[in-house]
Order: sequence, then C-alpha cells, then structure tokens
Amino acid sequence: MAIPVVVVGCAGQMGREVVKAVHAAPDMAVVGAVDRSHIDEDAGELAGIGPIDVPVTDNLEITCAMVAQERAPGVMVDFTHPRGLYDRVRSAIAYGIRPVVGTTGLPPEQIEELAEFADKASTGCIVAPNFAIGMILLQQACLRAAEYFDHVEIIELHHNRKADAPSGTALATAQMIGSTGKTFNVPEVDESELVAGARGGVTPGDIRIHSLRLPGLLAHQAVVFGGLGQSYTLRHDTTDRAAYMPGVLLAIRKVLGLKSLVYGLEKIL
Ligand SMILES: NC(=O)C1=CN([C@@H]2O[C@H](COP(=O)(O)OP(=O)(O)OC[C@H]3O[C@@H](n4cnc5c(N)ncnc54)[C@H](OP(=O)(O)O)[C@@H]3O)[C@@H](O)[C@H]2O)C=CC1
Ligand SMILES: O=C(O)C1=N[C@H](C(=O)O)C[C@H](O)C1
Repeated sequence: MAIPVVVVGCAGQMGREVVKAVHAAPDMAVVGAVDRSHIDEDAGELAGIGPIDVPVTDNLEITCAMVAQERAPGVMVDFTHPRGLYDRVRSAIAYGIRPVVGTTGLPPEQIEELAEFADKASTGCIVAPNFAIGMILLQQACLRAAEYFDHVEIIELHHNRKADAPSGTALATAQMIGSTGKTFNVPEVDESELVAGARGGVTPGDIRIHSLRLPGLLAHQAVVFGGLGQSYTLRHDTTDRAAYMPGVLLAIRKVLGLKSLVYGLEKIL
C-alpha cells in the first residue's frame, strides 16, 4: 500500500520538488497539497509533471482529517516558513500523521517541546535542517578536523529569497562542532568592528557564521578551519534542489518506523 503523503508548501521551490519526487516514488502517493496561494490548482501541474488530481488547499486541518481516514499511516512533509510550523507539526501528530520537517528557523526550545509531544504520542517525527547527503558528509568531516584545529568559522551562501539567517544548516554545523566540548576561536587581539556585523554572528559555542544572500546562488556552505601555517576548507554546493530528494524520500520511509522525534538526517542514514 502506498504511503499517503501531504506536502505543505507545495507551491514553493522545495514543495514542488517534493511533489515531483513523491509522485515518482513507487511506494508513495501525494494525497494532499497545502499552501497559502494557488488554491484549487492541481499540485502536479504546479510541479510541472502534469495533473495528479490533487488540488491545492489552504486547510491543513481538513487535509489531516482526510488523511487520517486512509488505511495506511500518513506523512506530512513541510517546507514552508517557521511561522506557524510548531502548530502544524502538533496538529499532524494529533491526527496520527508523521511529520517530516525541512523548514528551518524553528527555535530549539520549540523543537524540544515538539519532541516531548511526539514522545507522548509515540509518533515518529523527523526534523532535518539539510537533506543533502553531501552536507552530512561535510559535517562529519568537520568533527574530524575539529580534533586538530582550534579555530573555525562558517560561511553560508544562499539565494536572496531565503527568509532566515543564518541557515539552519550553518547553525547545526556550529552546534555539532561545539558539541565536541573544545573551546574554539580564543581571540589573540582586541578586535573592533568598524562596520557592525563585519565579523559575522557568534553562536553559543563562539563559532562565527557569515551569511551571504545573492541572486544566482542556491545553497552553499564553507567551513574554514585555521591553524599554524595552514587553513583547511570544507565546502558543499547545492546546484539543484533535486539534491535533497533522496534524503526526503528516505525520511518519509523511516519516519513510519519511529516513535519519537529525530533531529538530523545523519540519525537515519
Ligand atoms: N532541510 C532542507 O534540506 C532544506 C530546507 N529548506 C527550507 O525549506 C523552507 C522552504 O524553502 P523554499 O521552498 O525555498 O521556500 P519558498 O518560499 O519557495 O516556499 C515556501 C512555500 O510555503 C508557503 N507557506 C508559507 N507559510 C505557509 C503556511 N503557513 N502554510 C502553508 N504554506 C505556507 C509559501 O507561501 P508564500 O509564498 O505565500 O509565503 C511558499 O509557497 C525554508 O525554511 C528553507 O530554509 C530549503 C531547502 C532544503
Ligand atoms: O533556504 C534554503 O534554500 C535552504 N535552507 C536550509 C537551511 O537553512 O539550512 C537548507 C539548505 O541550506 C537550503
């Protein structure tokens, strides 16, 4: 039986790609498509694959109630905006629908609360700031480099339609490097910023993130380690949103077997 999938943000850049990928997957079916605009348009037409007989709606509640009636357990994939995301995830879980969340910018405390909610409901949920395998490999390589370098900064570069800064991926990368327990970036001089923000934003682990937003970019991240007489740069470039789809499809399959919230694609690989 095909996994029933609701795509929230189906008219967005990522949502259209998800509709296309889910429709092409032999073990899944798009059964609901939610967005704020393009109401009543066919989600397949919007995604450029022709009609799939799933009209776009702006009513997630009714869509969840409908999917809850399906014989197979459903999955909600959300690539939207952090505004209202907490409530959307809670709603889906309340209907027994497993959320797969790619939307970034949700505060850590809310992720924590959602984890408690999913736990109590014994319902799987996956939240991942990046579904591209190359980025996960970069983050893992960072942990190795962090053993040997005491200085590191992150530069993330994105298209200028991105709402949040820094990117969820950069924050997660900084958090991972910080979780080694090492102290990074002890200053060697008294620095002053002649232009506010010139040295980037400082994360709790004292790792700086520099965010660039430009048309012509998609999603890119460089992690630069510095040491005596050398620097080491790890860089990942996303050139097409199709890069995220194997990770999204994997999450849809894996979330059905979970009973709690899992944060990060690396945990389900
Ligand atoms: N985890 C990962 O691997 C990746 C995560 N992302 C994240 O995914 C999110 C979406 O990115 P992207 O597709 O580029 O953004 P887009 O702006 O292209 O798409 C978002 C879509 O969601 C809609 N939307 C916003 N709020 C709601 C809501 N409350 N209910 C239903 N639909 C809503 C938007 O409508 P409207 O235009 O009217 O606002 C828009 O159509 C971002 O948070 C981004 O950081 C992106 C790429 C990869
Ligand atoms: O908005 C995007 O495009 C992306 N957002 C995610 C993030 O904030 O990390 C993932 C990827 O960088 C693309």
